Amino acid sequence: MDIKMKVYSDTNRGYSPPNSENTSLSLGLESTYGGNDYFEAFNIGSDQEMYQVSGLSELLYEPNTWPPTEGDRVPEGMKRFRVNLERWYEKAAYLSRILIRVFEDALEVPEGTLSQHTKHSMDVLRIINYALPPGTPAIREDEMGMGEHTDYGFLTVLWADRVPGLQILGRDGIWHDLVPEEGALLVNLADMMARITNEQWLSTLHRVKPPVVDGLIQRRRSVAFFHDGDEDAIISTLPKMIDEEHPPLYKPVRLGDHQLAKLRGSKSHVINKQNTEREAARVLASKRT
Ligand SMILES: O=C(O)CCC(=O)C(=O)O
Ligand SMILES: [Fe+2]
Repeated sequence: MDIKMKVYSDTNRGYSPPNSENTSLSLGLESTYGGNDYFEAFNIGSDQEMYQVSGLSELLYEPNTWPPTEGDRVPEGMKRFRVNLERWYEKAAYLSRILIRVFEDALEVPEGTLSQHTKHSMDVLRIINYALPPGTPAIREDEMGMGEHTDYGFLTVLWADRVPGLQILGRDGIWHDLVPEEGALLVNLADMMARITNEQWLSTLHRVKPPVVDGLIQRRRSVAFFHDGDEDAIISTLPKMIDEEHPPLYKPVRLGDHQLAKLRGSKSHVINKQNTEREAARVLASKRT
């Protein structure tokens, strides 16, 4: 915990201790049990230096902080921490850009329609540990590893331990358990894909329940790469997704504003009511516990 707290941050970089965030507030929803999420996480992300674009905000393109990786008291496994994370970041960023191209093809829109908004993308790599010690008896049914939410930008590439816990809300209104196939990554569609397609593609509503086997909490870890797009991009619905039968469901949004409103919810616990009602209504129509 010593090393972790050296890189503690209440912003979107560095270490977040257990019970410090409340993810469902980013979607305008109080948690059902009144507490915060019990995960802990460490984030790195794109900074101003990476893109050399002027005018990017310090808050959304914040420099990374790293724990010490040398010295007697540094555990052996930590020595390659930075190298490993930077390598993962690079590969996931590459994959995200391929997926954006795949999305353009699937939507039958010209190349660049989406990628024009991801030139200096606010990208974040987050390693997450669901921190209740393995073997803890599961007492409260509504305790939450990570509260109900959608991811904020274009897409998320997710690796996770093959342990239950992650749940996805289907169009049927039911929360479905999801465990990745051996060696597979999961891809979440995030808010901008719902906006761009006028909900022909929904953003993935998801949450993490305590992974419980035989009444005892199991260890679960995940690694999420968020490809969130350019701070200064204005995202609107594609004209071809709008007609008389499909009136526009969302107004254009500036990505940086959307991102900050979401982060104020999850990180600063200011409930976010900014354009969250459509997804929040889907959660409220489901059985939340
Ligand atoms: O731990 C997981 O599987 C999900 C993580 C997640 O949804 C997030 O960090 O946004
Ligand atoms: Fe998520």
